[in-house]
Amino acid sequence: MASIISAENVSKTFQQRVSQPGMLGAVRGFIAPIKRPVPAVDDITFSIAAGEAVGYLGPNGAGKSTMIKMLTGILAPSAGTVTVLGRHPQAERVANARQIGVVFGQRTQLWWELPLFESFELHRRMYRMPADLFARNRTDLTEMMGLSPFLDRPVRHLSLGQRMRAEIAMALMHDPRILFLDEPTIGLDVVAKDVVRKFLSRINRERGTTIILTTHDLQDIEEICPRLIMVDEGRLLFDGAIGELRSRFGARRRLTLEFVSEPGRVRVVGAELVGGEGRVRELLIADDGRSLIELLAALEADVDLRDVRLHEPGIEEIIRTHYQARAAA
Ligand SMILES: Nc1ncnc2c1ncn2[C@@H]1O[C@H](COP(=O)(O)OP(=O)(O)OP(=O)(O)O)[C@@H](O)[C@H]1O
Repeated sequence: MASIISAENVSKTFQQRVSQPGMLGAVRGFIAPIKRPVPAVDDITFSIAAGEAVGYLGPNGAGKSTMIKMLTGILAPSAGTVTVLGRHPQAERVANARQIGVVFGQRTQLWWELPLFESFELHRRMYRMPADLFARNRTDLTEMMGLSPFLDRPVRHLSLGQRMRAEIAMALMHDPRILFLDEPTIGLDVVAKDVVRKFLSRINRERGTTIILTTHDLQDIEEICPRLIMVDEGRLLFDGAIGELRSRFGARRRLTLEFVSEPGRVRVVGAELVGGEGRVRELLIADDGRSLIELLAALEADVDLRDVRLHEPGIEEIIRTHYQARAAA
């Protein structure tokens, strides 16, 4: 499929001021500031096809927002090339803005003091939307997001969850082909997160809107995005299907066997015994696709089983293990 977003060897380096100690240091820093380069994005390459939903994930400071800002035209790369729908987003910022929708979880694009419907109306004017398209989208999006009861309320009176639904509805009002979301579920409660996730999946499925979202919340990715791009310290760590993560990062399934009595020697072909005491034994299983029944068929023990549990590591656990291993290295 043709790519509609591409980043080719993209880097972004910021010059950050180094604070100098003491009163004299503060004065010196004011007159002749010392700066150090911070590589926020470091030589990243990927491409995204129309209709994909991609999660962009990484710890604090990994460079997620910086990448979204380059894709939406707010920042220019220091090196490399960003292309969105065949354009350079910063050089052609207005044309780019017409084709994309942007939601920043931590910053509102709605008019704080005005009733919600006025923000929608201002958006229509800004994007010079035809009246029929606006009427249709306003009705559809208001209904899909359950916004009817709040249309007359000033935005500052909306709850965070209501506001986020309104932000997303407004970002989609002009029928963008791509929706960028920077932490769309940050601060939301479980119910509000669920509404936002279901809505984004639906928009991606039914309208074919391409979605790129940054998040810390792995459940966002598990529920919305079949593809995951993982970054850390500005660099690309992983780009692929969520299912590939497990084999890529060597995360293994854990089999817990409970026997009717102390089992003595226990062996499962292709599994490593890693612990357990008394009647319980813990084994790590290679990522070889064997089912629980196949694993039990490979069990060698003199004592009968009482209970069995097979634990599949979720992506959160896989990634945490990876970051812990990296921090310890
Ligand atoms: N305008 C700026 N000036 C200087 N440094 C910046 C600027 N914006 C970001 N940085 C630095 O670039 C790095 C990446 O920041 P960025 O906001 O892209 O990370 P992030 O992955 O979005 O983090 P978070 O999850 O905390 O929002 C950080 O070290 C940050 O301090």
